[in-house]
Amino acid sequence: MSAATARETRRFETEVKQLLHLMVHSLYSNKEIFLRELISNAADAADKLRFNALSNPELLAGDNDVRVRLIVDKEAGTLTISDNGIGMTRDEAIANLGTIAKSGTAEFLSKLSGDQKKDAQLIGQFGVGFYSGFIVADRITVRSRAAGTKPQEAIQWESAGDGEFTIESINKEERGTDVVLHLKEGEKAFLEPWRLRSLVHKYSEHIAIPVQLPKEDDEGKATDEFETANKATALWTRPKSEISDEEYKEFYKHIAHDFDEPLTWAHNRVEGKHEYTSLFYIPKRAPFDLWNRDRPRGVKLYVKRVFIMDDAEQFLPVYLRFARGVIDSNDLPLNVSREILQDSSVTDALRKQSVKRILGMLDDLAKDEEKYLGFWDEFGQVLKEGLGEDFANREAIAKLLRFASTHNDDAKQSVSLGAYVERMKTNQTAIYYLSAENYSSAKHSPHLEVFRKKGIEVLLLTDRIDEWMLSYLNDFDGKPLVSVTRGELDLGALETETDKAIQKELEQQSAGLVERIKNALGERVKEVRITHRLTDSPACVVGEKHEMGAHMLKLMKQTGQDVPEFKPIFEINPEHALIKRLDAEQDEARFGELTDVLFDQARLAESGQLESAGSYVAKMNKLLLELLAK
Ligand SMILES: Nc1ncnc2c1ncn2[C@@H]1O[C@H](COP(=O)(O)OP(=O)(O)OP(=O)(O)O)[C@@H](O)[C@H]1O
Repeated sequence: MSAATARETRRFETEVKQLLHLMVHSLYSNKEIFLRELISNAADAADKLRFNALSNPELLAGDNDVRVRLIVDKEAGTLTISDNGIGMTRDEAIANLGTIAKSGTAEFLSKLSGDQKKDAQLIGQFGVGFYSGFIVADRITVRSRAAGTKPQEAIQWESAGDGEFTIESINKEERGTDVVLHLKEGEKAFLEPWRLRSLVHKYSEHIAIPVQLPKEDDEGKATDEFETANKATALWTRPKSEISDEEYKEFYKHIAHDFDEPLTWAHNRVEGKHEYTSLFYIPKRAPFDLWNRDRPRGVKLYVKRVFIMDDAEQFLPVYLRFARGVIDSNDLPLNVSREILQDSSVTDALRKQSVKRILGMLDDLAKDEEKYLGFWDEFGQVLKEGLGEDFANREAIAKLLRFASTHNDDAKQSVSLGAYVERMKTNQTAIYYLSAENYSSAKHSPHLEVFRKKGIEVLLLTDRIDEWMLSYLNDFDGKPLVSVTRGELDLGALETETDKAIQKELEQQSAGLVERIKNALGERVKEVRITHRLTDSPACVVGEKHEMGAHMLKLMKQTGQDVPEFKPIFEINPEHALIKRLDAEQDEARFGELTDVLFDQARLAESGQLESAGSYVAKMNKLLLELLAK
């Protein structure tokens, strides 16, 4: 026996073992989805064959009608999902059915809790697939012959899902793949044709390939003939008015291999300069590898109903990588490749319209606040990337943003810029925001004091991407976005003449104190001045108007970048008891120490860290001791 025909036993990759275990245990209450998954794989294999046959018609070898068949053997207790699609070679079977190609899988699996309910949700983020067969089968045999190879080059893969699989060469007359499920004792109901028929209706009605079951004779016995059990018209080719929500949802699960329903979808047929149909979906939950910017993404591309490729990323920008769906173009050539797509004016036009369509769909979704906030929690941070990536749609994206805000006084990001603008005070001209490391430091920032006093809303920005995003978002609806921690606070017309007069007077009265503090802090500050923003705190630090905030600098430092030294402006509140006490201090050494402590505290409140926490603690302790000694 040659090496190629020998039966070989191999171990699964550790990740496969874990995934298998998880799948079997957590999806048990939804076990019938295995059929959708295996039929989806068979349909994909048929699509791939049809596509490859465009350039190499010999692959079809006269057998042009691709289909999937469900074959039951009650005696053997097997259900076979048989396709005449592209098939797999030995190497492909080993790679596809023995390893998981998604990067980050190990990390994802390590997050699982062991709680089956929770994990069943998480598996939806991963995508269900071939291994779901093991939910109902205690052994799976895959027989496959790749299109264009000889019958004796076929292979048989077999596993009991326990950590090992065997692979050997066999003879297979027909091209394509048979997945034979040896059903577990309790799962024999899947051998009933009526049950299979109803599952095909439920799950696979509108995939583009016929799913066939044996015809039954008058006595209900299976014959050798097959009949098609589903409609087998690609869903997107049917008129919208005839498609039910249920059908849209099932189709999504089929294309996305998702276990959850989609959040929303948009189906459009476009005629005119470009003729195409698009059907886009927004998933309910983010996939586990959403942050891997290299993960496969994009839509399934069809040209005149013929499948061309999965993950056609040319039609969607990276920041819309969460959208799934189908584009079926009448304008592109059938032999279109990724390279041609790259430079095609049709791609450009379709991409532009697709982006508009998806942003429009999100805008519609936003009318249902609860649903939209669900979307925002999962994908909001990705959408923010769009402000930098897609200048043309900046406004549409800005409308979709949601923030935490002093108006709601909770950490939930639920306030839109539109809602903020509507609530703006009569004389308010700017949209105020504060960016900080987390919600708690934002909420307690002394910079908010004057805004609270005057009842002016401030947006609280705490996502890592926010500072970057703000460099692309200068205004909204004609109102500038203004940081409350940078530059001289100018509340414009929100301040009354009396406010201004009081400020002026305070400035004059405190000139001496400001000078003393400046001397005490020396090079550590850029400037010392009287504050306009504090009511309850003694002091705070601020940055220059166009300078990066302390928070941004900290983030840059964490990523190992060279950052300019941040020399803050120190603002004091002369009406605060501590500042009054400081002003009265005659002993210059002690004045210096007190100033240091106030300055360090202000920095702490700003960025949560100090250059020398040790020296701050030592000074604090000294003060405490003095206090206690009195
Ligand atoms: N019937 C089939 N014919 C040909 N190849 C198949 C068939 N079933 C599975 N495969 C191959 O095995 C691979 C793994 O299948 P599996 O269902 O586990 O994952 P997937 O479909 O790639 O991903 P996911 O289900 O997570 O979206 C497929 O990508 C495909 O290459």
